[in-house]
Amino acid sequence: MQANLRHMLLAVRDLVKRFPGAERPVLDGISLDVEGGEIVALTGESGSGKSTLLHVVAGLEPADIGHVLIDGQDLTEMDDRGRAALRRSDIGIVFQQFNLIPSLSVARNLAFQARLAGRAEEAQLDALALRLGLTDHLAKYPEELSGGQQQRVAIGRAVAGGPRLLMADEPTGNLDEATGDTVMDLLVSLARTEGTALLVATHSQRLAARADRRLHLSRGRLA
Ligand SMILES: Nc1ncnc2c1ncn2[C@@H]1O[C@H](COP(=O)(O)OP(=O)(O)OP(=O)(O)O)[C@@H](O)[C@H]1O
Repeated sequence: MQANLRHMLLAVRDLVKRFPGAERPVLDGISLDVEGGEIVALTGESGSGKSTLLHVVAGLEPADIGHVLIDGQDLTEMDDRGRAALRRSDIGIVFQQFNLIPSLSVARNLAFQARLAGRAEEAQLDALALRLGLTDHLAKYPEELSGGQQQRVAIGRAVAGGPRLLMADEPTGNLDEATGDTVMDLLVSLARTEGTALLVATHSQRLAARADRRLHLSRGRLA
């Protein structure tokens, strides 16, 4: 890899991904860079490959060709263990469907993720809960929360480990506009104050307008 890629928090180079039986690759030579603290929106029609790109960047899905470097470490050259360790320490992901653990309270959902990343100090989790506006909900279970509150817990889980790269896949897709705005406010504020790079896949022009930069995915390519 070239030396000038090393300072990028996320550097994606020439990614190609084809699902078995598909006529053409869903990702067909994707390259992109995201710096720390930068907010990038990823738009594109339904089925254009936004989720696939996020999954490959997170190491949840293998690429056929290409490289994904997180803070200079090439995920595509690691084994499963290495990828999982990098994901725990450096990457946070927020999904449309919140993906909370239903049998755990809000406090335990947050602590679970922080513990995985080796960062489960109570004072830190209290500060995070305050920031998320969840202080009064810590003893509740996910099913007792509204959609917006659940998504705030999901964001808390994603950032509890102190990731360098935060990715969100349609984070406001299940929320009304006003609630979606507060969720995006939270993501933006976390990225700005923590210097976290934020990559958000969305259909929402409103949400995309909040980013520093937009990338549009179409026919496997970025524009
Ligand atoms: N595991 C899989 N196996 C086979 N094909 C898949 C798989 N996952 C996604 N695809 C296909 O890849 C294409 C891109 O899907 P993807 O979910 O990445 O798109 P998207 O842009 O995130 O869509 P949406 O906006 O609707 O969420 C689609 O044609 C989809 O059917």
